Amino acid sequence: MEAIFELTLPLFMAYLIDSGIREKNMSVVYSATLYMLGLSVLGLACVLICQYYASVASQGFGTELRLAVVKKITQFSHTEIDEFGPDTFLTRTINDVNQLQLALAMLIRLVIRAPFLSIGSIVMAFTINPSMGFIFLLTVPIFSFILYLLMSKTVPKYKQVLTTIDELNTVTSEQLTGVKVIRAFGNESLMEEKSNRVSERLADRYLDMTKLSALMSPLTLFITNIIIALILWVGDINVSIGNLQTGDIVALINYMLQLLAALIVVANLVTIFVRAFSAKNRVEELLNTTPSIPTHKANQLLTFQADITLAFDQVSFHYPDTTQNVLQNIHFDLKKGQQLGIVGPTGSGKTTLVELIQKFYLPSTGNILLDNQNILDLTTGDIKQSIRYVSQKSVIFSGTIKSNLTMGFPNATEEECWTALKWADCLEFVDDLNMPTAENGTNFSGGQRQRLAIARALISRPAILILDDSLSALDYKTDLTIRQTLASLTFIKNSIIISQRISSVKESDHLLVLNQGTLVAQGTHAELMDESPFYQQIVASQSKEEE
Ligand SMILES: Nc1ncnc2c1ncn2[C@@H]1O[C@H](COP(=O)(O)OP(=O)(O)OP(=O)(O)O)[C@@H](O)[C@H]1O
Repeated sequence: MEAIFELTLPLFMAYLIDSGIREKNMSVVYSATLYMLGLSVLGLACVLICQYYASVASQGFGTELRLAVVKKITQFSHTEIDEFGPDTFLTRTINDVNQLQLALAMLIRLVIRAPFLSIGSIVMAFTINPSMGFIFLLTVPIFSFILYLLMSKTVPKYKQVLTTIDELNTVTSEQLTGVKVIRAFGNESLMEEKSNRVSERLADRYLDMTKLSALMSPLTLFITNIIIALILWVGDINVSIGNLQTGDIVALINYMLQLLAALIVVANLVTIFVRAFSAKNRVEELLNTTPSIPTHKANQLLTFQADITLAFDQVSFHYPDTTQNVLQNIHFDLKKGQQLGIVGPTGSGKTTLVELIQKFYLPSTGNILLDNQNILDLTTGDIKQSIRYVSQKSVIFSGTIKSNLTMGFPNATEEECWTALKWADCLEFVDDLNMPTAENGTNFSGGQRQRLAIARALISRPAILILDDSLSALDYKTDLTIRQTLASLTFIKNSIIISQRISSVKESDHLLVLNQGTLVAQGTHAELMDESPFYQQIVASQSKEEE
């Protein structure tokens, strides 16, 4: 509608000039002016309506797409998270979805309007004067050729820009999360340099791309002026032989301006769609990736009736991006009621082992049995219901103590929250469940964060509790108190404790000693002290440190 009104205006303009101003007929001048004003107001109303619905639709689309992307990311297993990397998730969720959202808004707003105006202007020019129509027709291929030249150069450059945005995200998020460490090491200038290098690379690539697209405006202006000169020249001849009137020339210039404006819009649309196409490929790649370990709701509640709760049968594992095994032929059984301790030097594979129990990754060879069932036959939901994992880094989210505690157990009552806090020895620093928690839990100390993370794991009364070096920031007394409490909780069938401190695991019923991915010894502390020189060495080195 808007385009139709726009195309009609120059005709009224010609009528106003030729029949009104030149003939000194004021009633024509008034009526033509009124018609033009009316058409403009109607056009404006159409613009507003179209703009409004384009915004509603594109914002809605963007929101839904962003949700779909985020949902997909949360379904990924650790393999896909490692493969993509968190920074590209950020660019795809924000930058790429924004590009697609913009493209949709433009699609609704301009994709019909711009070509309609272009074709309409040419048709109107033909109706006024056929020779003029041919000048209009000539404009399109010239303009398209320039557009093609520019596009063929800028599209590959835009892909480079996107990759550099990923890099910038990596550097920025690394620096923001590690800001305190950077400051503590006086490393600011080095980090600044690193960030500047990527920012400059991004700026260069952007400039490289925009330098070419910036040619668009001056080139268009140049063509416009030449064509207007041509219209005036051919128009002058036609007016002198009586084929055209002055008002027609004004209308033709108006149509030419409309045609060029529409062609520029088409050019911008092409740029936006080319960018959106790259964004679409990246978002689609993410949405089309099938999680290697699908997340499914719980099918069954593991009852742990059998004597053996957990068994590793000759399990070896290498990470998807490498071929070297980080765990080699691991074989052990864990009986119901036993506490398992895992010790070993850093990088020996302790975390990897407990990640395999939770099906974060699948073993490369061998089998893992949980409650007598191969974990391949269990859903991620079944496993999550029975196992709670407190990772090395205690992740606390912004919100309140309560929102953190109940995030994996939404139906928990206040009483259950307080009980879990008591078990994890949190009562000395929590006196209100609505106490705010800052992003990353920065308003709590490292030890407090660890205790909150333990409380969060305990609230759902898991059958198996895994603490991955989660007592490391606690003093010996608190460490002992929490371990004693855990031992008294009857719902825990097994607890698995990874620790660098022998004192935290030596009372375990069974101990695994790992070194470079191999299970070098297993047994009780007393057995290992008798039989394992490697374990004796660890104990000896820690005793010296403690002394
Ligand atoms: N996502 C990953 N991709 C590739 N290799 C990894 C990945 N995570 C860990 N590794 C490698 O696997 C090996 C075992 O790592 P793991 O984190 O299991 O050791 P760890 O014994 O828990 O160490 P620490 O005591 O320092 O936490 C290391 O050599 C590590 O470099």
